[in-house]
Amino acid sequence: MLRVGTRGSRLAVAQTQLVASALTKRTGIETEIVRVTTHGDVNRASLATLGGTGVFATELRDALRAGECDLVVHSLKDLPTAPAPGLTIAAYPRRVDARDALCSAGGADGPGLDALPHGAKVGTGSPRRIAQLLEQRPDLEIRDIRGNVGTRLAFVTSGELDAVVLACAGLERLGNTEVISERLPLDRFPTAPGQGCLAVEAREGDEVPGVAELDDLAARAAVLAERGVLATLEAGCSAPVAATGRLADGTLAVWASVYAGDGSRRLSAAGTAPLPEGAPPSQIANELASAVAAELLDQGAAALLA
Ligand SMILES: NCc1[nH]cc(CCC(=O)O)c1CC(=O)O
Repeated sequence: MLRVGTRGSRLAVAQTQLVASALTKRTGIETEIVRVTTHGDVNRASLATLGGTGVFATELRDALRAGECDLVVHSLKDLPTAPAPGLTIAAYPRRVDARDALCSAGGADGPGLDALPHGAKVGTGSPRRIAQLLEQRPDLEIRDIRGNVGTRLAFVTSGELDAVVLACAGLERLGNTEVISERLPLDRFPTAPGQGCLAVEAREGDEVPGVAELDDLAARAAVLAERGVLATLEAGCSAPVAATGRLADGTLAVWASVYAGDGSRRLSAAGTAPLPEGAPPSQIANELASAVAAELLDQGAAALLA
């Protein structure tokens, strides 16, 4: 029996179930989902006072260290870049669509970003998404919304907002893609580092059966580069920083942007590095990330992030 820890939100449980059933399929070992109730889930209003964005991860990690479970599954996007002593990311499973989704009234038949009426009200609490939206559509009225996926979508169905922006990945894992009006293109809407990717974390030194086989090289290389940019910039996961990586044909590419909060300025840098077959990706990804981040800092990223 493998116990797989997760936050209690519907999305977190859904994505943990996907990992657990993949493990069972590979190994025949039964799995049990352990819901770790985090303070962040109990009291969202005080998220900032609880220590900000790392709060969910910290409590899951404590449960893993305490032996309450054998693995935990995180949304990589929400995981701080600082390493967790005694723990290791044992697998970055195959990534789903990393793009952001504009969800407007009418769902799949609803207007995309360019077709929203002048001054339309769009909900998101992400500084990156706010800056990206305003860069393309300075006329939009951005509303700060919080809460889980269902809560955010309800702002659109109730008519309170014209649209919300969510990650395609979460909607896919919830089986809810019919609410997507437009998948925002990665060239103008590079993603949060790690978006669309899960992280399966284990205690260092533990050999949990089947987990290593869940690791996907393309996902691992891309997210290490994306998160390397974030780490080098010393920016947190709520900073207006976007980084998108891709491994294709033996070449690892990453492109990244840092935004002024109101979308009036954007710094961008990109790079590629060959990733020879069989080479471990971490060093190459880190060097590529450092070079891209250095270019952003040369352009004045620190001032935008201050
Ligand atoms: N911050 C919340 C969060 N963390 C991960 C996802 C989506 C799933 C993913 O990126 O893997 C979401 C919701 C959203 O941004 O729509």
